[in-house]
Amino acid sequence: MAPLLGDWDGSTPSTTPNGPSKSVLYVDAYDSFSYNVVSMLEETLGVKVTVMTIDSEWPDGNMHEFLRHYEAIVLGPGPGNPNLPKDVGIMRDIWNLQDTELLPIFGICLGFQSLCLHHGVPIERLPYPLHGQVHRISTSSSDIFRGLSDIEVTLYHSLYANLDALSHSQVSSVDELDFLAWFSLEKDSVRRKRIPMAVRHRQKPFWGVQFHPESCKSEKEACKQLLQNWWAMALSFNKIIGREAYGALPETIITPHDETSTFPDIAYDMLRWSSSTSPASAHRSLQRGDWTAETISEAFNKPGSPTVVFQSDNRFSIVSIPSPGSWRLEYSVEQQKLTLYQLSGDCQILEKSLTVAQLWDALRYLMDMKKVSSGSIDSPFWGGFLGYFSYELGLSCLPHPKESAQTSTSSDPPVENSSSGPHVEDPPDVSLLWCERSIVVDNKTGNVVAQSTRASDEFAGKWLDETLQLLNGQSQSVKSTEKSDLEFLDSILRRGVISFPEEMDYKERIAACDAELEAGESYELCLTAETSITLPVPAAESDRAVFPWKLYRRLKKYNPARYSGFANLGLVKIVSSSPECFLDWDRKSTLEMKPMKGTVRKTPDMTLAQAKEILSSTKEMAENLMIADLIRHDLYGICGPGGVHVEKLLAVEDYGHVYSMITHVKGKIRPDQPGYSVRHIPQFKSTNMAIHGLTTLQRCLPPGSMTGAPKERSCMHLKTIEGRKRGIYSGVMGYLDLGGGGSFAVMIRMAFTCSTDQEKEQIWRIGAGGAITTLSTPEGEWQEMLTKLRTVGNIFAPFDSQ
Ligand SMILES: C=C(O[C@@H]1C=C(C(=O)O)C=C[C@H]1O)C(=O)O
Ligand SMILES: NC(=O)CC[C@H](N)C(=O)O
Repeated sequence: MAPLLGDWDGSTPSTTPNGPSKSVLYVDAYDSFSYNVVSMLEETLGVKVTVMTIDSEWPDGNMHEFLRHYEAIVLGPGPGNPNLPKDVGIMRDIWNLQDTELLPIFGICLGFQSLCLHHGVPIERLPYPLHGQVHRISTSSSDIFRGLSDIEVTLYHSLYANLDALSHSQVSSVDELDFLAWFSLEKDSVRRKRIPMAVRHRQKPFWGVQFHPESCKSEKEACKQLLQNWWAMALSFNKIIGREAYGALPETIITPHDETSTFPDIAYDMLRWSSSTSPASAHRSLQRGDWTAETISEAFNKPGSPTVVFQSDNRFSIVSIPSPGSWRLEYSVEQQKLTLYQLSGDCQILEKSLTVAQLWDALRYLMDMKKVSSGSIDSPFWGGFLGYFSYELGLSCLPHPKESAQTSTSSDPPVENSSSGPHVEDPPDVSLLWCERSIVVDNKTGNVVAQSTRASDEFAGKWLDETLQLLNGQSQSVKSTEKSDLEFLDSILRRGVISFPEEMDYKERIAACDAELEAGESYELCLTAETSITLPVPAAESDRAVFPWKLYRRLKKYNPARYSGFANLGLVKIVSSSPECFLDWDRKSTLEMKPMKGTVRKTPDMTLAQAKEILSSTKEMAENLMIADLIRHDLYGICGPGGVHVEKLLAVEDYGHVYSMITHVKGKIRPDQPGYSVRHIPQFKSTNMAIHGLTTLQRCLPPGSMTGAPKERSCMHLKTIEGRKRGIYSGVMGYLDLGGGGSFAVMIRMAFTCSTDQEKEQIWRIGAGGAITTLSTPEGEWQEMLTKLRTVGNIFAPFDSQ
């Protein structure tokens, strides 16, 4: 049969001086790489893309009419299996278009598999999954591969189009397909298997690729060429049949999730409670002398009082200082309740029912209304919030927050949801302290800035002068207290009862993760387990109050870390030695994310060079690459095409007790060019970076390095496999600066407690884990979890037992 398709006729420019003239529909299967594809399409082809999620309804129930708006469709990658209708959703409708309704289609990975399946090719499991692996594939050098022979691409699949499994009856429909690229998979030391990597339909304008052209490790220029080749053929098809698209609808994203929420009244109460916060931050500077952030906190914060100390990227330590205008907030996802606590005067408490979306709206409103426009140029924080967001808060921000984990197609039974440790109280999901006064130490220059947004603090002889005077004196930290601190801590720790994760149990959970990876449900799962330490509560009130702080000081000494922190917020105490940046943003336009993945324990014989060698294995590189691509997607969702840049990819660095692999991705906020996940948020037009920072948190939590990819599906499975709430572990801690900036660390290598039973015992919880990929070994992962656990767990061992 003569092909209907035209041949390459040179590329037709799609962008006019007035912007993109052509439009493409992208069908999003809730993958964590979707916005990488969309951005690549917009950047490479100069087209306008509409994103439609697989569970959407066709507008007006009329697919054909709707598709007339578009030049072509791209079917994206995603978790799951194309044999399951729910995993491909509306992709299935598209294959049933009548011949007169045809338009060009390009499937990527899941989209490719869906195309093959519809034409009779069984989609089955690979002998072993290929997630995050970079391989050379051979091509036909024709059609979409014109000018491209072998290319190196990233693979993210565990299923494949098995041409060998075709029955006789299927062969004729498969005849309509022409396979254009192959990967030779090693089955064992002698046998190899050819896996189809690209396809085109002989009569219809359908193409597909099994690999991920948008991955940052796929050959960039070759993949751009591939898309351009496809686009030229797609336009040529439309021209030949005289098909003219109407142009995209105004909606840029079509999804069943309605995010509209009414503005919460409590935002006005928050504003009222912040009335003493002025739009200027007055400040005084001095050189730190003997002072450290810790001794400053001891001098200004009474033991047990609401306090946060947070160090950002090894550079700035921010210490909250109480003021008559201090208040704090707590939010519970389960109860959908916000509680405000005034910390001085008549100590009012206000409670309000609030959805998670309303909470973000309230925070954005307050940060915008209380914007501070001047302050010390040497300080990244002028006033605002210090505190944390939990992992479960992050889960509640995902598109399907209520859905519980679905069982996979795998035959393995889900792991029993047993929690062997003691019963623990859930901490609030958000806890933030409103700070008008703070002291910031620049650990690099030694500069100390005392600052306040309370207008009266600047008057002669008032708080700023008093503070300067105090700081100009000697630091009160005296070395001789170290010994008594040690004895004090040990007297409590000696009576501690530790509950470790069970090795067998952890390894069973690893097997459960493997089953999901093999089923195509996830590409990587960050499995974690909890260790808890039950400690007696000191009898004296003063000892009770000071214990968490002294524990923090011990941790800070034992495991100094770039993003360490301490928080005492209501019942919650946090001691953190986090090495990992989740999100930092400045006051102008830059967002930065630095996911870590790949960890090697530091021992006397482990050098950085050796660690680099270990971490350059396919397993470790794949682990990090998957998260690097996920973070790019998260940031493209905010910053849009052209707005994201990978600064560092898979770099190995020294982090004290471990070597880690890190990737550094930067994004630029351009209010006139928002990314897909924020286009409908009206505040996105704002020039206030505090708004963009909050929106980025809302869209990008929980941290991808703690979930795996694709994020949402992986979280659902982890919920079943882990069978517990992670709480503050895997969440983020940091500050929201009224000047516009912000900095948040991933909550790892930390311990927290939320004990209501203050009189009897305190239960400290430490999470630890690691990314499970198809190349993981149960023993290796168990050891990796223990390595991470030790970085903080060791401070709970009495010193005399070490
Ligand atoms: C899960 C933890 O760490 C995460 C997992 C890492 C890994 O798999 O190598 C590295 C850093 C973190 O993103 C932990 O510390 O508990
Ligand atoms: N990246 C993808 O689209 C993966 C498709 C499918 N879930 C697989 O694992 O094979």
